[in-house]
Amino acid sequence: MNRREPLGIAVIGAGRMGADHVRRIDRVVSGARVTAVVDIDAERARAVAAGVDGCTAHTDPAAAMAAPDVDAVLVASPGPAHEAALLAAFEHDLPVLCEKPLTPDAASALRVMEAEQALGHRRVQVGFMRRYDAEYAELKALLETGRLGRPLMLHNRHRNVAGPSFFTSAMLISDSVAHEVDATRWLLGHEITAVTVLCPTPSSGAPDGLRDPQFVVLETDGGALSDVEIFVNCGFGYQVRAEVVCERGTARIGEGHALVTDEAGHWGGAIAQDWTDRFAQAYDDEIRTWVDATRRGEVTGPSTWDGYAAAAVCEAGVRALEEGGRVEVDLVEKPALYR
Ligand SMILES: NC(=O)c1ccc[n+]([C@@H]2O[C@H](COP(=O)([O-])OP(=O)(O)OC[C@H]3O[C@@H](n4cnc5c(N)ncnc54)[C@H](O)[C@@H]3O)[C@@H](O)[C@H]2O)c1
Ligand SMILES: O[C@H]1[C@H](O)[C@@H](O)[C@H](O)[C@@H](O)[C@H]1O
Repeated sequence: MNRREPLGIAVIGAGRMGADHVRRIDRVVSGARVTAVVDIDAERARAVAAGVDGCTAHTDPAAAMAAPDVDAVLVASPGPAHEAALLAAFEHDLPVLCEKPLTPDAASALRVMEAEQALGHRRVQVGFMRRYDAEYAELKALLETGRLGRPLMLHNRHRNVAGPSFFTSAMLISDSVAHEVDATRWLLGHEITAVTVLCPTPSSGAPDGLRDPQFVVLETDGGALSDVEIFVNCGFGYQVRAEVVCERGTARIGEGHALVTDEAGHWGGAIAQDWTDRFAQAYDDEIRTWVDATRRGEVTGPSTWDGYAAAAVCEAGVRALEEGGRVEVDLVEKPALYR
């Protein structure tokens, strides 16, 4: 593409993430502008588009993508709507930043991957923003030096203050643990081969019937184990922590001790309350990197293969949750486009 003009972006889904990405493209990132905002809720699309000069509001993603001032698409609608948006973007051969999950299940992710292969080139970056977080990047760089030896275990903690009212027990895995699935694959460079899920008696802070928290164990083809505590109604804060145990040492991130005070007989600091706080810089860097790469005509970052692998692992995780026991992950052979 290699362009001087700002990249024209259509943002699909003007909810919490979509509106935040519109603000980011408009005010934080250079080299791009939001030319269209799409939401099935016309009023929401209008309200978000109204905040950006020259931006139009739409309810139909396909119509918005056909506009001549749209060069790229950012998908921030709910997961079940991603497949249709991605296939519409492919029809116009547009580059896409697709929020996680790529799609909610392996079969739909596979359809997207096949459609991208039919184009003959990569078009999609999946919104696994932890790869752009400074702490995660430092941890990965350390592991790559080999200083600590071979990674044996990765312990992850993922806590949200309160899950949305529509959250199901399966969504703790497909919507939330999806991040640790990607982080495990990316940090260790392994594929995940099997999933086991154990649940304690649910927290009294969780809505009736929701299995929250859950303990998820991921086995990898490199012989490592990665465990995830997912607790979406912990009530006290947003915490994402990881500790890698290697043969000669350990490394951990997400302690969140940026500012610690000693005061009136106590010491303490603040706990982030949600992802927009904890990962603010990561989202900025993710979108900036995507815009820069797209302007150069390149596609970088988490690929459709990564989105598909995460969907397949999460699907196995949901089966393990619902049926019990250890469920193996069944991945197709990695297509040449993603090697
Ligand atoms: N990377 C992260 O940390 C992170 C954080 C939160 C959400 N997300 C992801 O971002 C996406 C959006 O989440 P959210 O929290 O903003 O949800 P949200 O419910 O706040 O917003 C979704 C919006 O999409 C609209 N919508 C629904 N179906 C649509 C369709 N077919 N076409 C166009 N618009 C449609 C809804 O009306 C709503 O305005 C999800 O995929 C979610 O998993 C990622
Ligand atoms: O959609 C959100 C988002 O992906 C957050 O990063 C995660 O912490 C939440 O658990 C999930 O529900």
